[in-house]
Amino acid sequence: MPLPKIKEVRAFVVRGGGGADYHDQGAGHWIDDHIATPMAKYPEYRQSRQSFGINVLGTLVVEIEAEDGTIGFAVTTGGEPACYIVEKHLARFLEGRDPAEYEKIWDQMYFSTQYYGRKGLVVNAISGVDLALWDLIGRLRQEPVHHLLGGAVRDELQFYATGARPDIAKQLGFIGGKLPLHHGPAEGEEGLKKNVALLADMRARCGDDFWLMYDCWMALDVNYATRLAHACHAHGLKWIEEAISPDDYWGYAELKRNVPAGMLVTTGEHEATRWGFRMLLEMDCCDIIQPDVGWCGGVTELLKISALADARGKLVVPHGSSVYSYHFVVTRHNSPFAEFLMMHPGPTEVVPMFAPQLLGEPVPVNGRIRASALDKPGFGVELNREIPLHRPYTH
Ligand SMILES: C[C@H](O)[C@H](O)[C@@H](O)[C@@H](O)C(=O)O
Ligand SMILES: [Mg+2]
Repeated sequence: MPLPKIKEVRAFVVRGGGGADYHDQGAGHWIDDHIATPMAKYPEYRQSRQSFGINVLGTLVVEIEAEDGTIGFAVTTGGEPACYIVEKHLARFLEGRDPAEYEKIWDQMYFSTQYYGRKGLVVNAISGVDLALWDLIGRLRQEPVHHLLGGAVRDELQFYATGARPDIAKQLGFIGGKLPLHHGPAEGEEGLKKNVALLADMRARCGDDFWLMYDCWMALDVNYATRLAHACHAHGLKWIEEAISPDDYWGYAELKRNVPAGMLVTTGEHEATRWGFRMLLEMDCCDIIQPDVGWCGGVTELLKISALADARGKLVVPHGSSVYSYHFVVTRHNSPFAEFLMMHPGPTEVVPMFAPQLLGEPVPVNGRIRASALDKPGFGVELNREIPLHRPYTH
């Protein structure tokens, strides 16, 4: 049965907390506390990622309203510049069309912007529209997105936690903890020793069987990453994540050859589209790819990326993006666990990732979420309309 046609696409920016590092976070939050970055070679930008503008864009909310008044929506990053792209460029490919034409809509959004897009902000904006479209389709069909993607392949999602306190994550029932790396090459041997010492301390607190990983947020070079990997091997580092620039496919291939046997190399949260991930996969850059569904092209593109990875026997463990990744992960055999970003400032408690923007966001209990908790139409969450939503452009 044909679905009601799309009446209007709207894009809003939201300032303030909620979301992760690219959204605004208050002072004293672990996610902005001396984390190693490619900007850390400049001492003035070392202590805080907000100092060099990590949160400058802010949150993007896309709403797509159908002719019967049903509204699908999604929350990601991209802020005001993404609002411009959505309203002034992408909306034309949706309005008046059947929402079920998501393949054609994606293709037109991508190829019409290819001359100034392909990655980054533009694909981020496309992702927001695509997620809102899947939410709308689910609401119109009264089905959760995971049904539309083929249905759950397991009864529950199992999570590792990203945050500064893996020891607390263990007590909270997570299967592992991913620490932010604090010191990059500019902080020399002393910084390297501090990185290893923190891991050793967490290993002592967490015991031998708990997964511990390091997230390097693109901060290192191959040499430093190789030395870090070898020094951390004795403390059971399970994987080294996003160690170098996302453009350095050759460096990742070298790092993967260099790390100790058994240690995994992971990356991809800043990669986009099937073409970007094809490079990572064909050049044998990593063991696990970590697309962010709000940045890589949305669910429509993630399905293609995942199929490429599956054919090569690689896992897809999306960057933490709450319900937007959960509905995908639960449907894929090659996504056996998921990331939960600990957005509590400590982080000593499990709190929803997108509070206050989303209402009804499921969170892990004892490190798990039942698949049945996702059984609501669309992505199963509501937009909190009490927060200030600013629509900077119309069309
Ligand atoms: C902890 C990392 O620096 C990032 O803040 C985080 O968003 C990301 O890289 C992750 O993998 O969760
Ligand atoms: Mg990461």
